[in-house]
Amino acid sequence: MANEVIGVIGGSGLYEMEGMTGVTQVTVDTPFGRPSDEYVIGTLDGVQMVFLPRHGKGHRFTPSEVNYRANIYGMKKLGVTRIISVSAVGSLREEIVPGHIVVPDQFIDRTRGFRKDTFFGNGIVGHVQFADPVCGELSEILYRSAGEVGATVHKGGCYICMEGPAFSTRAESHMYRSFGASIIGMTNLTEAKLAREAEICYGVIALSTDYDCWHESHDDVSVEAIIEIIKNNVATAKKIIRKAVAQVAAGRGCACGEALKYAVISDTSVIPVETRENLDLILGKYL
Ligand SMILES: CSC[C@H]1O[C@H](OP(=O)(O)O)[C@H](O)[C@@H]1O
Ligand SMILES: Nc1ncnc2[nH]cnc12
Repeated sequence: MANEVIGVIGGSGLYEMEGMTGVTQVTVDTPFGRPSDEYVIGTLDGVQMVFLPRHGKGHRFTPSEVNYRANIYGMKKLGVTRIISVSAVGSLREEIVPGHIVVPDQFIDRTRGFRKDTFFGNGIVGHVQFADPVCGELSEILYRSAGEVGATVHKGGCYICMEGPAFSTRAESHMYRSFGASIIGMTNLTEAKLAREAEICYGVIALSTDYDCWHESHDDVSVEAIIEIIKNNVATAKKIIRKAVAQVAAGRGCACGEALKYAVISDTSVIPVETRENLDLILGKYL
């Protein structure tokens, strides 16, 4: 049985992952700068795990400031092949009640270019396929596991990734609903793109915390309300991970591990030496 190393990126309210044994903390250097924090390495029910709090311990980085490239590169360097992201999201649909879980399968990009969301550039150009932005196999396991631990879980849905850090205006919130989107957050799309480029599976456990500001009979979103819901529901996310981990680690039958196979368009003879070195971990096998 193949044994994948599983990464967990904890979002708002999830800054540590209890239950891991043989835990060590490691600082990882990357060509893209410093990750959000030290990585916590250990095992969970016999599966090798790597945990990173997305915003750093103490929640120090805004969604625009998070160094997503370093975070994903660090996961790759530690041997991670599948990432489970845990995130707080606003609900854009009546039926996605605060406290429910969503396992999204699509994204719409409303970021504004402040964050680096590709490993390409500096003399090498590549375009990965991104029509299906999350790993279907991993997402299916997360969805089933959520049901098994008793959570109310929604299969699929479109996550609007906004820049933030201010929440949306009411007009924007209504516009996103008119797009048919299901949930809104500020982080996951950037990670999904970089994970795809790093050939790492990416799946999301999104915890609905609020109705953003479109719902006439609910208060407008606030950090206070989000924290309250997260406090009561973060244990569910941890149970889902625990339930999912053995299956997630049992080898991958998806195509995520070959995402770069036909992505590079640059003539490899013109790639600058430094760029080649920086991307060796991710792209070396194709160059
Ligand atoms: C604390 S409210 C807004 C904040 O929460 C979400 O973070 P994450 O995706 O890391 O759970 C959202 O994306 C914003 O960053
Ligand atoms: N309403 C909202 N908008 C953006 N990010 C969020 N994270 C949690 N709730 C959110």
